[in-house]
Amino acid sequence: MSDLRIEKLTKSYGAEGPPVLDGLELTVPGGALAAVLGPSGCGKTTLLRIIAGFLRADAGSVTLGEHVLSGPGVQVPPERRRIGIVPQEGALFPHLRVDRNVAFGLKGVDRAERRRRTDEMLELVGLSGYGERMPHELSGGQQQRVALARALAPRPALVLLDEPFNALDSALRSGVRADVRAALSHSGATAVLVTHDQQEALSTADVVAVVREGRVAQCDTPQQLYRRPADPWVAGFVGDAVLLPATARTNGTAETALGPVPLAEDTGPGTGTVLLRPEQLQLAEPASAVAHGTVTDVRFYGHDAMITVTVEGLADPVDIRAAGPVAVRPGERTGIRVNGEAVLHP
Ligand SMILES: Nc1ncnc2c1ncn2[C@@H]1O[C@H](COP(=O)(O)OP(=O)(O)OP(=O)(O)O)[C@@H](O)[C@H]1O
Repeated sequence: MSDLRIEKLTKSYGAEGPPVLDGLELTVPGGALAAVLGPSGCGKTTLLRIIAGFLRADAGSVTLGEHVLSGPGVQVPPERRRIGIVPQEGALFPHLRVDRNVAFGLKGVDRAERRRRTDEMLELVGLSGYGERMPHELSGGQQQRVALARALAPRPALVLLDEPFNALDSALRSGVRADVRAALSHSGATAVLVTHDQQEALSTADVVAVVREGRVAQCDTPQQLYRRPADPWVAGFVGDAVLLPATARTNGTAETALGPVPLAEDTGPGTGTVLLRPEQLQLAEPASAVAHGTVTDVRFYGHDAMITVTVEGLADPVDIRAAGPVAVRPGERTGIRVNGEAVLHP
C-alpha cells in the first residue's frame, strides 16, 4: 500500500490574483480513503489534475510510495503513474460492453487473465453477470460502479474519484457510496475523493482534508473534524454550528448566553467564541432552564427537526436539533439546556 504525500504544492493559472493552490500539504496513509472537501473554486479539481499528471504544478511535489511523480525536474506522464480515475459521470465508453469497458486499461495482459480480472472486478463492485450489457442498459449507480471496476482493474496504487456521485439522486447515492467504499477498501488502493458535499465526505472517508483558498485548513478523521474543528469557518463548513461569544473561567467552563458550558480543553481564562452543535442544545421547561428564548421557526425533516430560537442577550438566533416529532410552535417561549462539551476558539 502506498502513502500519498503532497508537499508545498503551488499553482497559479495567471499572473493576477492569489494562487489557486498555495503551498498545499496533504498526506494520505496507504490504503486509506481521503476526502478533499471544499467550497466551489477552492482548487479541488486543480489538485486532482496535478496528482493525475494532467497539469503541472508551479512548485511542490507529489510522491506516491517511493516514487516522486511531480517535483523539481520530475514530471511522470499520467499513464505511468499507476493511478486510476473515476470521473464525475458519463465516464464509460458508450459503444463498448461493460466487460470491455472494465478491461480497457488491461493492455499487454493475455486474454484469459484479462477475462479473469474483469470478472473479479465486476464481482468486487457487485455486478457479476452484467458484463455483456451496454452502459445505457445500466442505472446511473451501476454505471459508476463499472467506472470504479475499470479504474481498479489495472491494480492502481492510487484511485482518484472526482465528485463521482454527483449525478445520482439522493436515494441512490448513499447505497452507491457504501458499495464504492467497500470495493476500494477491499482493493487496498489508496484513494482520494473530491467532493463539495460535507455529508458525503464525513460518511465515506477515513480522513477528510478541508481545503480553503488553496490550502488544507484541517485534515482529520470525520469524527474529530466534526467535534474539534480547527476554527469557526471549518466548524460551519462541515456542519451546522452554534457560535456563541464566551468568557472562559479558571474552572474549565465558559460563560455564555446559554449559561456555563464545560470546555473540551481547559484553555485558562480569556474571551473567545464557543462552538456547539445544534444537537447539543435541547428544549427545556422554562422554569428548569438557565437560558430562555422564543421559538421563531420549526423545520421538520422526518428523522429530526430544527428549531430556531431567539435568545435573550444574544444577537443571532440559535438552532436546536430535536429528534422525532416536536410540539413547539413559533411564538412560544422555551427554556434551553446545553449537553456535552464545547470547543473555545480565541
Ligand atoms: N484552466 C484554467 N484557467 C484559468 N483559471 C482556472 C482554470 N481552471 C480553474 N481555474 C480557476 O481556478 C480556481 C480553482 O478551480 P478548481 O476547478 O480547481 O476548483 P474546484 O474546487 O474544483 O471547484 P468546483 O467545486 O466548482 O469544481 C477557480 O477560481 C477557477 O476559476
